[in-house]
Amino acid sequence: MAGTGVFTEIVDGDQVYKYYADGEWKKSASGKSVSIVNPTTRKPQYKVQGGATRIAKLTCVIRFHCGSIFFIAFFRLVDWVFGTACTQEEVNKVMEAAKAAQKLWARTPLWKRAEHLHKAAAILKEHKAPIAECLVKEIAKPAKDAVTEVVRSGDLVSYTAEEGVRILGEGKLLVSDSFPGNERSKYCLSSKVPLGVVLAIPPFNYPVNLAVSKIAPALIAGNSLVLKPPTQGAVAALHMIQCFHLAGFPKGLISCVTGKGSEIGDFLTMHPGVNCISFTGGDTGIAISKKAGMIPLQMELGGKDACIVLEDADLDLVASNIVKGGYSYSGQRCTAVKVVLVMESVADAIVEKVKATMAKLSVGSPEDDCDITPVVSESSANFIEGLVKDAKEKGATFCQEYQREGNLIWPLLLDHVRPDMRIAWEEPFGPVLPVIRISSVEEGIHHCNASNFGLQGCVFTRDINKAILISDAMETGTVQINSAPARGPDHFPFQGLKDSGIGSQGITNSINMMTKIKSTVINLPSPSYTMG
Ligand SMILES: NC(=O)c1ccc[n+]([C@@H]2O[C@H](COP(=O)([O-])OP(=O)(O)OC[C@H]3O[C@@H](n4cnc5c(N)ncnc54)[C@H](O)[C@@H]3O)[C@@H](O)[C@H]2O)c1
Repeated sequence: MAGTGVFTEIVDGDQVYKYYADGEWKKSASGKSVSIVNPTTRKPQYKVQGGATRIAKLTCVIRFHCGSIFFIAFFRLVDWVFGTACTQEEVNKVMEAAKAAQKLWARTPLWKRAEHLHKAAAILKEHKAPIAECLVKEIAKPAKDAVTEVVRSGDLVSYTAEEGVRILGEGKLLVSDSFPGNERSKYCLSSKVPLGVVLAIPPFNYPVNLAVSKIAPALIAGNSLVLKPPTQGAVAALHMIQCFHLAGFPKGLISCVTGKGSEIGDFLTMHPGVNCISFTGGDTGIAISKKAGMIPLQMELGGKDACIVLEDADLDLVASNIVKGGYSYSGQRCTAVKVVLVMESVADAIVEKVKATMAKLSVGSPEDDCDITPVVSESSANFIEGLVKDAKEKGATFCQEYQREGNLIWPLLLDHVRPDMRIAWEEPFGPVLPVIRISSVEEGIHHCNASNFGLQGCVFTRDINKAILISDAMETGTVQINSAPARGPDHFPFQGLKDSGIGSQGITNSINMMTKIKSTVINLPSPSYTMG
């Protein structure tokens, strides 16, 4: 059970989950806590340590805009007098510890770093049940999927350890005489070295998996890691961090600070101690990338993944992929199918088949492992409802009746959607899927490319040549042929174009992204060509 057994030390007597710093579980001196509301019951489920106060936020904003020591000192004094903002100090301490621990960690042999990660992966998998329980209660993830997320995370950590040993164990040797005018008198040795302190910010929908996909590459590459989990999902993430703690990583190397992103986010992302930010989430990532300093950024943001269906497609395959791709975890996946662009001649058949498959989806609680569970928050449900109402007013055809109870929204397919409807472009992050009927493939590609997002897309056809041409024309980070978009397997490259992100994820790319190249040049007194 969550917060018991090996997890007892992560929660205090008042049932507030602690934050993790310097190898210990601590209570924030702010005395504040943030409630995590169970999306199903809509009642507070857990509490985590609170974030910075307004004054801390203001200090941070002033620090960014004015850079004035005077103002910082003034607001710190106000904080101290009124005893309000200590989280800022706690974050500062976390950053200092992370910096110190990283220096030693970078000198720890690669095989030993890998050993630690393998150990953490095994502990994580051993404790999948209590972590999955948190996912069910915090983000209403169906019970089986919650377990899968934890197991997949353990596998990702192990794979990253192995991949890191392989790719970081190799460097490059260059000789100078390939560039005009040079003799072979210089040898350049280059290898990959860590960046320093990596700040990881995952979203609510995969708070464990999208945290370890940042933590493991950072650590294997010799960085230290500060995690800021999403509020919904924070308790699952804290349990996951305890698994890393139990694996015996050095003190200060890994930290986890909680609090509302809107409150402590700026202070963290603009902190001078951070050398790299790996963020997954929505538009917040665009704002962060504008504010962050000159440090490497990995941004995995929203998507409006299009599913283009041609006349010759296997319609049963299309229907099952649309339902799986559009409605799994109630559509709250970055790679969910978010708009269907179907050729008019097969549109009626597809809509009928999708409706028939949707009718089999169970709707209810995550504990009962239902297919469709409540969306993460009331505000999220209200946003989805806004898109549905807009589509109704503008004449979309409702294939089912719109139903909502609290945060639970019944799966809905909207046919005859037109480009003037918000649902044609916006990411609902809920179980509502628009169908746009197209009269040519070009029209489908045009709609896909007119989106400000460019995460993934998919195309269904039996003609592989056409599929390749369409894939080349779609401005998205990945195109799936004859399958719904998906992140994974986790070693595949994963990236978004345009507002969907910068940089590329996937195990190998993440390890590389969290390193920089270091060269040493050996200058010989005379050119050296051949032996003998
Ligand atoms: N491309 C991908 O790989 C991928 C994967 C999963 C989810 N997503 C996207 O994530 C979104 C849903 O997740 P969400 O609602 O948790 O996203 P979000 O942007 O609201 O939050 C993401 C994270 O940012 C934190 N945060 C909020 N304000 C912050 C600030 N000012 N500074 C720093 N951090 C801050 C949040 O606490 C959370 O941890 C969707 O748009 C979805 O498409 C993308």
